[in-house]
Order: sequence, then C-alpha cells, then structure tokens
Amino acid sequence: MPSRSKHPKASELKRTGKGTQASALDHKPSTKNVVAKPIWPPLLHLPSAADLTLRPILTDQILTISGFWTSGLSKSYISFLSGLPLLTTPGNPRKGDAVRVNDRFQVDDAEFAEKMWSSSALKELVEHVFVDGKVLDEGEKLELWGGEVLGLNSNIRIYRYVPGQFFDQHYDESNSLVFRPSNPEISPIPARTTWTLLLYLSSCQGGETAFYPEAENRREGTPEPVVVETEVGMALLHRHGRDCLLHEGREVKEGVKWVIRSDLCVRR
Ligand SMILES: O=C(O)CCC(=O)C(=O)O
Ligand SMILES: [Fe+2]
Repeated sequence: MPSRSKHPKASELKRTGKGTQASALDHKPSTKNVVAKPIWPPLLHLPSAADLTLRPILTDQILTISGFWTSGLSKSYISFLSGLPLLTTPGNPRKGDAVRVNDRFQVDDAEFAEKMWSSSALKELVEHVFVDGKVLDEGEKLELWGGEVLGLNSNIRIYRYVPGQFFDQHYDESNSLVFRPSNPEISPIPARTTWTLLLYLSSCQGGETAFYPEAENRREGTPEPVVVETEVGMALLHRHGRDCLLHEGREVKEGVKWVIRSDLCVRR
C-alpha cells in the first residue's frame, strides 16, 4: 500500500478559486494529438552527484545509479502519476513492434526533461564520468555516449505494469530529433538519441529488465542474460540504436512496477 504523499493525485484535485476545474494536467495546448503537460510535482530532495555512483553493469552497455531519486520522491510521484490518464497498450502490436502490455502515458515536455537532467545528479554524472576507478577523458566520453550529450529527450513516457504485464523482447531505436535548449537564446539543435533512461519508481516481484548479450564469436556459447531487478529510485541507462542489446521488461508477478522513460540526446 503506497503511503500517502504531500502531492495530491490528479483525481483528488478540486475546483479552485473562481470555479475553474484544476487538474494535474495543464490543459492549455489541447490541439489534436498534443497531450496536455502534467503539472509535475517539484523534484525535491534530489541526491547530489557526490553521493552517487554511475555503476557499470555491463561495460559500455548498461549503467545504473542507485538512489538517483529518494524513496520519498519516488512514492510521491507514483501517487501523482496514478492520477494521469494512462492507457493500456494493445495486446496486438503493429507488425515489427514488440508485444508490450502495460499502461502508459506519453507527453512531449522539454521543461520536465530539462529538470530531470539538470536539477538531478544526472547531468554531472554524465558530463564527468567516473567509472571503474577512472575519470573518462573527452574522447572516451564521446565514444561512451555516442556524441556530445545535450540532455534528455523531451519525449517522456510513464509506464505502469501490474501483475501479468510485461514488455516483450525488443531493441530500442535511436531517433533523430530537434533538441530545444531551455535557454531561449540558444537555437534548437539537431540531435539523436543514443542511450535509454529508465527510472524505476517502485520495486516489485518479477518485472526485471533483462538484457541478452550476443556471443562474441561462433565458438562461444550464448552468454547469460544480464538481469536488473527493479529498485526504488534507481536509474538505468543502456545503449540503444545500432548497438542496442535485445532486452525485455519481464512479467510483473507481484506489486506494481512504475517507470519513467526518456533518452540521452547527443548533437547530430
Ligand atoms: O520496463 C522495462 O523494464 C523496459 C522498458 C523498455 O525496454 C523500453 O522502454 O524500451
Ligand atoms: Fe526497450
């Protein structure tokens, strides 16, 4: 039973002042196919980079940051996100799409992506990479991230998996986009995504994100999958696009799995 938080659920927000209907969504831009942006709760008490580690799970492929968000912030977000209009994805995907059965909400929100990036430790951890006891130089960083990192993709996806739901095996594509810096004086920058960001807000039984590395050569047997268990407030980054590993979100057995998904963007 998630504890109640300071932040109201969308369904709990009542009429305010002059009788206008307040909700967790900012309904201004209601053109067709444009989803209203949520009024996200503030990102309070974010741990600083000095207290966190970018931990390699699989060299050059999978990294995690434990305690990226506090459990308090994760809980208050779950409470907030529960009030958003999540849609259950269809069981019959289009040809070529992975079978994905979860409830999701997707919104284009550059402001929130920017907050997730620079008010948290992520920017600093990505810009000053310290892995395996060594600080990466500029060339090594370009190689690791696939280019000059600009920030997070404004395409924010929220996933909720209840028991029985899963995300079948697939590869994440790299997407080309236009990155809009928060400073309006800087022109939009042609960009592409290179790494997937998954932020787990809850832990559950099952629901692991499992990766399937390929054998280096024919003589080698198939390597064991790399299985990452859900952990409250943990961020996971994995390389995507051409070098993406086959991966899946395994079926949730007990509890509810909540994830916020975005991507690292680099200059194109
Ligand atoms: O939910 C997960 O564990 C995996 C999600 C995923 O693979 C994706 O968003 O592409
Ligand atoms: Fe994926």
